[in-house]
Amino acid sequence: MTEPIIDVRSLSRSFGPLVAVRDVNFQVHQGSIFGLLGPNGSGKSTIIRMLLGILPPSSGDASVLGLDVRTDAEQIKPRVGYMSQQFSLYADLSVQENLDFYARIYGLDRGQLVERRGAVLELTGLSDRLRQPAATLSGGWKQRLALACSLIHQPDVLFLDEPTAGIDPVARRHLWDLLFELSGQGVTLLVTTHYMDEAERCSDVGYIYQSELLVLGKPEQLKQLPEVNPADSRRYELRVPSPAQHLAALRRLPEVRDATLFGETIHLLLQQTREPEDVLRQLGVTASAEARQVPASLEDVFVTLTSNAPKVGRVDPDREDRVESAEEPSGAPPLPETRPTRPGKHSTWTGLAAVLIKEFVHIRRQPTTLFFMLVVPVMQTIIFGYAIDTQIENIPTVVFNLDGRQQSRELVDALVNTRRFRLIGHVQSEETFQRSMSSGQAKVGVRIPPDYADRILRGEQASLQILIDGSDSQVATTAQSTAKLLGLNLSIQMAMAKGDALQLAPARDAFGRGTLPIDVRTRMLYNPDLDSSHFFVPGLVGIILQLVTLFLTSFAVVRERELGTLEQLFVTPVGRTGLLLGKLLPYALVGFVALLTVLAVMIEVFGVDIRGSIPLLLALSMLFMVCSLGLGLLVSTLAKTQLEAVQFAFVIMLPSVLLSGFVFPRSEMPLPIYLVTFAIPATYYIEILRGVVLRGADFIDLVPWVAGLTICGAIVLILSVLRFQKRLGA
Ligand SMILES: Nc1ncnc2c1ncn2[C@@H]1O[C@H](COP(=O)(O)OP(=O)(O)OP(=O)(O)O)[C@@H](O)[C@H]1O
Repeated sequence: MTEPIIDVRSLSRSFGPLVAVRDVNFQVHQGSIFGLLGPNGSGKSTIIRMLLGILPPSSGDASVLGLDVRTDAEQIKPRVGYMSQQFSLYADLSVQENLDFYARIYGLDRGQLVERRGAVLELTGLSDRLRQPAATLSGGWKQRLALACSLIHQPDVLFLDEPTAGIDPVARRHLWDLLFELSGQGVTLLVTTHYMDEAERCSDVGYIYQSELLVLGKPEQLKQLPEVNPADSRRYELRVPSPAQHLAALRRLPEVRDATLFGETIHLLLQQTREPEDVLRQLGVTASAEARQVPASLEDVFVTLTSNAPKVGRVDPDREDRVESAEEPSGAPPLPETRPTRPGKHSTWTGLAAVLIKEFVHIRRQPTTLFFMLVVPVMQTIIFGYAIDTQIENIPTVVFNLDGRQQSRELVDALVNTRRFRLIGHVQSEETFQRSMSSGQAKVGVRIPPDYADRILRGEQASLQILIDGSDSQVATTAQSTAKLLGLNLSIQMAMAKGDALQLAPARDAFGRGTLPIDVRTRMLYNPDLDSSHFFVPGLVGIILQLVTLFLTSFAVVRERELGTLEQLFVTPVGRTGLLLGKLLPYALVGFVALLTVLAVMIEVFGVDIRGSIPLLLALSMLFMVCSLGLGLLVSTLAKTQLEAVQFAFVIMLPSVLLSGFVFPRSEMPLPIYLVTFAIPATYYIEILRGVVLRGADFIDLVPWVAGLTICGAIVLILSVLRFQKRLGA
């Protein structure tokens, strides 16, 4: 006998305390169809994933095509095909696009692609549906497409995980016809199924129950097992009216070894000393009942073994009456050393072009992605650029002027002229004055005492009361400092008018007039009008760029994980670098276009010109984008669902907005938080943006920020690439 194509030896896999597969042994030879049966959760898919090299075994060994699943997984992948349990092809891609994608992933050149595509289309009968999006295919056709994709590279071994689940009997039969055809061509198949009729068609069957392989052998041999056919019993099929009603009564009879419902009939295992007619008589259904002796079916085998499982345990492979494992079918042609279309060498870059093309098709097919990447950033820049204004002006102010003379009116004018206060009205009573403050209508209340003008005129100090609503601390501080400054200025003016006439004025100007001794002259650089949009909009560019790239990248990967297509990709020879770059580059490109658009909005809508070098800004923006894409990738390695991805992305976005210096000055933060800001990539990029855009900073000015961003980017990228394994998590 030749070497087995699949060789499983004491294979086990645990997930924490749960043992999903326990000490499983079996062999599959070339050209056979090996059926792995068992109830839900018994460990079938886990076995397949270990054999595909995408899930490391906890213990034991397994080889496929003579290659070790632990160490040679990447050599196994080009030679096997996999049809996973759920439909895991790209729904928005057409039949042809799906096929071409997998062909490219497996490294088929143009000629091989056309040839193989023709062959699998003919085999699966999909030729008429080439342009149909996969999403719109019916269940049976989807399964055919999945089969076609798994065969495009002409694999030697095909793993099919419940390929016929949820499809109608005719489609099931067609699919099985295809499997027989493949088996006839020498392809080795491992199929999991719940259907007994499918099990009957397999050349060999293994029954797995509660993670253990209970029995293994050819269907006909299994039906002869002594456990299934005790020497002192016979098996009958009883046809009785309302069989379900009699089942419990039958099982209570001492001579009945087993009774199971089979559709409209009951399968009865009866002591051979008793006749079925006796039993029927006991049930009182002799008139309309029929009984005939039948051989055990596969279902009988599995029902019996399952019910005996705690006693029987796993069938000992060394037992004398053990059923031999799958033998090599005589008719199968020998496997050629190298299949004609087998692609050449697979490198870490393999599949880059295929993934790139696919991602661009996804982006093109999903207008929401383009909307999110190109239109939303523009809207956000405009809305936030206008909305975030730190200059506090027009604070609603109410005046209770108990004096009313010219001096008091001049004082109110001076207040309004600062532009910080907006007069919303004069009140005439203390009650209305208090009410306008307590209702929140006015944030500032000015009470001018009745003797204000008298005191000024008499040269006495006049008091003025200004009430400020402290609930908004920023508004309150502005109102307070403006009011105090105004009082000081007015006092100095009055004092200087009097000081001018004195012999000894504090100081005199060039014209000999009395003035203040020190004249402080300030000049605003870079933003002379102190326009807050000049400060915020460049920072906004950074925040929006991160938002777009982080969310879309993490979603692009997590969505594939949720759909099952990532598992499908892991099974192909696509290189890790090829897969990563293929996923990231399209989003980097669209992110770059988004950056250019947002910069254009900054210049055109907000009039913020770029004073420094635009090429330098773009180059450093790309550095930041690498970092942001890396963060997206990191999120995708942490999140299993799209919801989790959103949550992780927010965890990253919030500090980027609040602690990066975008809104609040970092220098004002407490020391521990200030130190944390150095771990946020956006901190560096916002400094770079403000430097280049507002101050015209050159590379030398920016070296510390560029260094910080480079270090952050390298750490994020290394972490995410290390975490992004081409296999399933534990
Ligand atoms: N990644 C995982 N983490 C934790 N538990 C897992 C994981 N994968 C599988 N399991 C558990 O291992 C057991 C076997 O699962 P498996 O998918 O292999 O069963 P199955 O026989 O293929 O079932 P079904 O027919 O329903 O697909 C189940 O209890 C399942 O919950």
